[in-house]
Amino acid sequence: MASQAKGGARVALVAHDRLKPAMTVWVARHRATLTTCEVVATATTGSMVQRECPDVAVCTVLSGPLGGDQQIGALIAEGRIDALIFFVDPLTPMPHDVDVKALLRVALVHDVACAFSERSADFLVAGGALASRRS
Ligand SMILES: O=C(CO)COP(=O)(O)O
Repeated sequence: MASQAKGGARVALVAHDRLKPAMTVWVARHRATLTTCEVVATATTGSMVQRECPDVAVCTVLSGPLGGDQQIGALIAEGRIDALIFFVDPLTPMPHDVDVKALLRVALVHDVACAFSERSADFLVAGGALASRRS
């Protein structure tokens, strides 16, 4: 994360399996913004994004079920993330549901700009949440 000096926000991308295709499409639509950002993602989400959008540099943490959601949460707690784009699947039970809830909770605790769906993520971009770091 810290190694890339870019002007845009520090953005975390996470998507549950059913929504990973939507995440890659979303990233492709917003690649002009995201190429200015420091992007971190859970492992599988990040590898799909990287494959479909190689111009968007992505650092990855572990896969969500293996602790990646907690790693993103720790980055948020340390003040190292400005925005969380998390495409949450509300229709599929998750073995790591407690980690998902913990990530959402810590994002709220630290008042990070959050979007949990494609349309709400569009609003974050339109509102400038990814244009710069929080002051
Ligand atoms: O499970 C996830 C979020 O809860 C996402 O993790 P992956 O991107 O590794 O699939």
